Amino acid sequence: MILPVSTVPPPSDVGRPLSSPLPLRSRISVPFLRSTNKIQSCTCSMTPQNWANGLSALDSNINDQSMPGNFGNSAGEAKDESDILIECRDVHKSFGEKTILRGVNFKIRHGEAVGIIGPSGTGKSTILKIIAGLLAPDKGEVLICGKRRHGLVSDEEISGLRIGLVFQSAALFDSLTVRENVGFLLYENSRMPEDKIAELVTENLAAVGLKGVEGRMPSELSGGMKKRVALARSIIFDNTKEVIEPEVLLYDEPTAGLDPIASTVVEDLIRSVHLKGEDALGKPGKIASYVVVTHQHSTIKRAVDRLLFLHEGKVVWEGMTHEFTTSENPIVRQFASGSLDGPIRY
Ligand SMILES: Nc1ncnc2c1ncn2[C@@H]1O[C@H](COP(=O)(O)OP(=O)(O)OP(=O)(O)O)[C@@H](O)[C@H]1O
Repeated sequence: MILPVSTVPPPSDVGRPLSSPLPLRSRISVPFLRSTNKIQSCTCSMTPQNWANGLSALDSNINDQSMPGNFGNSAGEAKDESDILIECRDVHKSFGEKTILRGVNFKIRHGEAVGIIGPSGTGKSTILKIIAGLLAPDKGEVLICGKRRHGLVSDEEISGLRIGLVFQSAALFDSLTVRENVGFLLYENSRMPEDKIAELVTENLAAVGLKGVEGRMPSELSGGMKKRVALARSIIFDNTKEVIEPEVLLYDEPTAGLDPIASTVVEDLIRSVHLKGEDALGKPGKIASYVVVTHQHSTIKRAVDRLLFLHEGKVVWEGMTHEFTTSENPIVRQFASGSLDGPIRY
């Protein structure tokens, strides 16, 4: 079956009053933010890298570069390209007169946990939206499993990989219950019976540590719970399908606004739903890789292995998380120390 696009409603749809008494399937018709296109086999079939090894798992892929546009390998190292799930090539984006992205280049490989950091307003969320197909680049291209994305989320030519975007705000429908929010994609786009969807919702809520909240409204949840509900919504999938495509999840500031302990819970959940290819219930996970935009040090340390530093529209540094604080790159040093002196001007 061809599913259009994702579970996660865009911010403009959040809180839209849905007063009709019709069942959920017929009540809602909105765009989604998960690309779930026609199933073909994706060539990206590398074994996921060993999450348990944490920072050391990707040590061989260190880059601390001052020249933008030449990332991905250590000097002279020929690297296998078959595990690249997402590639941004020379991506440019302006809003009106304002140029935000000026040639962004990076690759996300199968099994990677990548963080995107950088000063506010530098285009981190914009690049996630471009990867998710919510925005089109003005110039350059996004390749999904080696195939160029030509259009936006409804692009049927991209296949074999689902891309989910989890919004900073959690972006739950205020007028739907937790069950309806989490099962949204399945109620709308699958042929699964409603009781099976409800079971799956309960399972996925349990996977993010939530029990007995299915009937609650979003307004009855704390900020951390909302983020966990959004996480459950992003990992649920129709397990009756013969072929389940792997998924890359894009998290936009998943821990923003949370207290340190709630942040730790979310950071560990982000890891655990991907860890060793299994979810928290021990079932095979389908999250191939994930990308996290964040400003929080704890999230950088706990939830990602490799970092991309975006500044003035380009990736100006990339390296392993543990290199971030020891990098000699002046931009990184200033950002890591929070100093007002340095190349970053506010
Ligand atoms: N749809 C839009 N229309 C006009 N301007 C936009 C749009 N989306 C983003 N911008 C502008 O583009 C710039 C980059 O926004 P973006 O949200 O990508 O930055 P960011 O790096 O994620 O910032 P922060 O760290 O503060 O969340 C900002 O100046 C923002 O106002």
